[in-house]
Parts: sequence; structure tokens; C-alpha cells
Amino acid sequence: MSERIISWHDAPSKPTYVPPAGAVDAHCHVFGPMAQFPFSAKAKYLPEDAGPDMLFALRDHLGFARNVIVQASCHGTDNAATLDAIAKSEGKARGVAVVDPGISELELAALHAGGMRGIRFNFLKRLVDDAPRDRFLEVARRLPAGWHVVIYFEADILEELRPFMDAIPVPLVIDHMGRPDVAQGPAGPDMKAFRALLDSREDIWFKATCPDRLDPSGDPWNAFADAVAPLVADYQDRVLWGTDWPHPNMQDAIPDDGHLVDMIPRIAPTAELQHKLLVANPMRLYWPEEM
Ligand SMILES: O=C(O)/C=C(\CC(=O)C(=O)O)C(=O)O
Repeated sequence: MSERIISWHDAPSKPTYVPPAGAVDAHCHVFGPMAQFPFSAKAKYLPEDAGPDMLFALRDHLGFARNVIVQASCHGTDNAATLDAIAKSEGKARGVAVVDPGISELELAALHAGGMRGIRFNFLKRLVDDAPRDRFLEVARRLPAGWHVVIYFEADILEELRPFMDAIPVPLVIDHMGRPDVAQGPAGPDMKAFRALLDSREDIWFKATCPDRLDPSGDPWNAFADAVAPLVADYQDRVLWGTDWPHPNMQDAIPDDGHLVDMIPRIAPTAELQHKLLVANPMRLYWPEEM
């Protein structure tokens, strides 16, 4: 793996939709810059630099106020690039870390001081070599107060992961709704299984994100809009939204970020829903002291 990849649009359009004041992009990443923050030896992709300056310029261009930066797998368990971006945000970013489960309490406290508010468990085999459930549970039981666990998995392992998720004693946030097949529609088996998970606990949140990853029909992603709008309406107090910029591994179908923002009113058609999705919900999870 030597060629560095570009997976983001070089000139995203200005969205038609204008987000409410204080809107949070609650799922995005930074890559590098590599000279300062080298990628992990175990990285499954090697991106070009997409650092904080680019992220914050996009945030402003799209009409957002804050970011939640999720540590990407290409940086492994070294959170330095994400922490650097949070530090440069002047309070406008918080983060989700990826940690070695053996991390000490002192190191967790340092991550908290650096703006982290959760850890991510990634179960995608194409992204990580192993996902040790017993060790994940052990660290989930000793997180700083107020933290949550973000889980990334694909729909085919949802049932198998249920006992593991049930045992996690803090709120859960499911990335990209556990990657349902949106072509099945809002009442298809994947959405039904995901709703059963949400119904099992009131502290399971999810991200209504990534039409570009989930809807092979392509932009304007009509199947995604049809499948996801009812979910947002029915679980409106525990849903988040994000761009997923710089769209890791999407180099063959790079989305226009302006078009991603224009999906928001299609899955959250009222001002009240939009405020929950973009402001109230992410603020409760990431900036609760301001609520
Ligand atoms: O960023 C995402 O949401 C999805 C990713 C990348 C990723 O999770 C990572 O690198 O950690 C993917 O499906 O390739």
C-alpha cells in the first residue's frame, strides 16, 4: 500500500438547505497531516492529508457550527491527529477516540481533557484486524463519566452482536444505522432488526448518515431518503447526523457534501425535527454542560 488516496470532493456545492444556528456535524474525521501524524502501520487505506483547516473550511461552507471528529481506523489507536484538530477548533469540536482496551485511567482522563467523549468499536473486517469483545467490554465498564460507546458494524452481524451490546453499561451510538440495505425499504428486514435493537434500550442512539455508502442507486439517494425518514421520525430524540467527510474509502463514488446536506430536510422534514437532529441531540451527547 503506497499510493495515497483522495476520497473527498474538491469543490463541494453550496447546499440549498440552511442548517439551524449551532448545527453539529456529528460524524467526520481528519487524516494527518501525515508528516506530523503518521498513519498506523496496520492502516487498511492510506489517504492524502485532510487536516483540521480543510475540515473547518468545509464546516463553514456547509453552514455548520461544530464538529464531532471520530478517530479513523487509518490512525489506529494513536489519537494525536484527532486531538490536534479538536485543540485547533477553539471549542467547536469534540471527539470519539479509538483506544487500546488496556488503556489506563490516567490516559482516559487525558483524552477527556482533550475533548474526547466516547470510544469507538469497529467491527468491519476490511478496516481492522481484530475486535476483541471481552476486552472491549472491560474498557467500556471503566470509561470517564458521561462517555458513550460508538459501534460500527454491518447489518449481517447485528443479531450476533446483540449480547455484546446488551452488556455495555453506557449509552451506545450506532454508526450509519448498522449499514442496512436501504433498497429493502423502511419496513425491510434490516430496518426491522435495527428497530428491534433501538426498542431494546432507550439509550441506544444512531447516526442517520452515509446515503453515499448505503444507497447504490446513487445521488440523489432516493432509497436512502425513503428508508430513513420514518426512522428519524420515530426515534427523533436519539438520532444524529454527519457528513462522514473525508469519506474514507469512497474514492470510487465521492459524494458532493452539499448534496449530503440537502438530504437533511428529506429525512427530517420539519424545523423541529431538524433542530433535534442537528442541535439538541448532539449537544446533549457532546456538550451537555451547555444545555
Ligand atoms: O468513516 C466511516 O464512517 C466509515 C469507514 C471508515 C472508518 O470507519 C474508519 O476508517 O475508521 C468505512 O466504511 O470505510
